[in-house]
Amino acid sequence: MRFGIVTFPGSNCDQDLRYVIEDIFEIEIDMIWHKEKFKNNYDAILLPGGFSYGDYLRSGAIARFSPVMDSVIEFANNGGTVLGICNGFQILMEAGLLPGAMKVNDNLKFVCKHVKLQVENDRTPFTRKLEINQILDIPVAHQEGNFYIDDAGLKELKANNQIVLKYLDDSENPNGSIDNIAGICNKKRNVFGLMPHPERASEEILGSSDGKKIFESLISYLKEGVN
Ligand SMILES: NC(=O)CC[C@H](N)C(=O)O
Repeated sequence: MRFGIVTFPGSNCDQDLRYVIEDIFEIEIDMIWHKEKFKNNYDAILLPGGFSYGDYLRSGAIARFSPVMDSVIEFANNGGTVLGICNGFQILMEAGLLPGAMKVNDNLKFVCKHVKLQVENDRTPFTRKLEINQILDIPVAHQEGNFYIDDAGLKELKANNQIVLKYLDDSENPNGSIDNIAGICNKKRNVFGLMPHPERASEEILGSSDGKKIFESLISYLKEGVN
């Protein structure tokens, strides 16, 4: 099994993600520089958190045009599993692989803290080792994490069961996201983006290992091939 982790100028969680995938799960990885294109020979492509292009214009709006994104889009369209964490999620939305957009947090501040999440859909490649309504403790760290989608889009997300993770309640919602949405998938379920950082909660020494279950889900899906 081999994963690709894409690094953009300004990514800052790529090495944390590499550590979890390579050192904890012992899965081979390639670090893919954003100027490269890749062939469809990966089991999963991961887009890490960070401040690609300094978050100029809007988070992810410039990274979306990096050459590697042609390969990411092709990979996703061919059914490849793609995980976007925080800035990675922002880039996936800008690239049109996930619906919606991010606004600046409603308190206009960068927020960095542990939050409680609730699993809304456990039938995805990224959550199959979790249970519906399970509560997770995973940190967030962002300034543009206020997920927005119009009424029609929200209805569609709900109708297709694309809301995968929610902040547990309004008091756990760190940014003002509509409907407390913390993570969504595409209709086909092979692309998943979330604002919390599972790679920062993959060992007990970090205060929580709940994030590890996201990677365990993905790896088990790739081995077993069913949701
Ligand atoms: N850790 C991250 O990926 C968050 C950074 C992100 N660009 C922001 O909204 O602030």
